[in-house]
Amino acid sequence: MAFTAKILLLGSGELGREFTISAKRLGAYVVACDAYDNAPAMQLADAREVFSMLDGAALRAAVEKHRPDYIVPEIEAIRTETLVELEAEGFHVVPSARATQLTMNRDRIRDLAAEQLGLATSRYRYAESLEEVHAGAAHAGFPCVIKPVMSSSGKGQSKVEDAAELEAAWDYAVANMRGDRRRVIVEEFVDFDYEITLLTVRTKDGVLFCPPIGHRQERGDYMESWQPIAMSDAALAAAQDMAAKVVDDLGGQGIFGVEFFVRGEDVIFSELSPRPHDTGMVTLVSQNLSEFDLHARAIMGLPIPAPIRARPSASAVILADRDSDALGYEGLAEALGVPGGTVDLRIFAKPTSRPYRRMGVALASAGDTDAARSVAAEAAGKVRITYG
Ligand SMILES: Nc1ncnc2c1ncn2[C@@H]1O[C@H](COP(=O)(O)OP(=O)(O)OP(=O)(O)O)[C@@H](O)[C@H]1O
Ligand SMILES: NCC(=O)N[C@@H]1O[C@H](COP(=O)([O-])[O-])[C@@H](O)[C@H]1O
Ligand SMILES: [Mg+2]
Repeated sequence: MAFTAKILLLGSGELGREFTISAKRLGAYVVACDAYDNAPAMQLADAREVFSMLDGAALRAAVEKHRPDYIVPEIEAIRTETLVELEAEGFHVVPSARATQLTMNRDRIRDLAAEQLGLATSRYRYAESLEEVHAGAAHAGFPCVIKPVMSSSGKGQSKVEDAAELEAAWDYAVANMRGDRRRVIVEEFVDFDYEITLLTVRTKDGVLFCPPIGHRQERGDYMESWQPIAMSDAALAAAQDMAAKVVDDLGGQGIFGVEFFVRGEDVIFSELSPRPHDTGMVTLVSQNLSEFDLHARAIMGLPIPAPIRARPSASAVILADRDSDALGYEGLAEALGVPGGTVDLRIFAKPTSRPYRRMGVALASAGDTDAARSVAAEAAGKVRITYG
């Protein structure tokens, strides 16, 4: 078979599905991997492998079987020690094995950002017992946020108003953490004016930025995003400066979703993904090259025309509300017909649902971001999931 590059995708959800489309358009052969069969990206890829990304032996076996040009992580929870070994053996891990290792652990990326690079962050402390949680809260102050050091999409995260709630928050974090490190970050609750994702592309020729994306989260999970979000020149420059510092330290080529809180003129670094970001799905309609196209180009060393611009657009999520394995969708015509903007949909075709699982996203472009947000939200609301 003739192809431009062979990619092993570790994680095959909605972000991997769109990345697979972008990579295949450039002639790549994509092997999609995830812990369950028929995952969104597998449905479009050239080949699939079903195994837990946390299983180092299975991960190594898949790499040795396919011998990819690029190993592209799509989720956070991966046996990253195996990626470090594979990189040392000459395999190319995107953006770098170290980046995947540091960002999988909140404490490691926070230590890098706050202590080594001197970026502004919230006040924080780590805790490995209820006693340490109390000490951490005394340092961070109330309200504070408690999160497992290993988790994503808000899992195990809670906001704590006073000392009486700390035990429940610790128990909740431990019960919902991923991996085997009973460790949490206790951090100051930032009463931000808004929060952003700054998509930052590290290419072989330097660092490029997408216009900033605003987003709104519930339960620590994203509900809607919009681009561009208005920011002062000074705040944007501060965010770009911090993002460049952290991606240059992490190294490699690809897109990063760098998350910041903005309060007045203060820009506070939160965390980052060394891969496309869920809030960045808006770029599927806002930018001429989406975050997935940019990731594919950066990885493959292909040119990216600058500057990257965005027309006012928004995304709104479509969530399931129960467990089911007999899913259907209704209301697509109504959703696509919402007036006031140009609407598009992405239905991820996940084989099963659970409460709050993200099953699709509505995308809209309009005259301004407020209009795009309301069109996207209305369109998302028109899609009805049927549960068989
Ligand atoms: N210290 C904080 N102060 C205020 N809000 C916070 C704080 N930490 C987290 N949040 C809120 O919770 C959201 C999720 O937090 P965070 O990004 O740290 O979690 P996550 O589980 O890694 O999520 P994801 O993997 O989806 O990015 C943030 O986008 C923000 O809205
Ligand atoms: N915030 C990270 C994120 O959005 N990741 C995206 O969600 C998928 C998992 O979804 P699932 O939990 O429904 O399987 C991942 O595979 C990735 O595409
Ligand atoms: Mg986040």
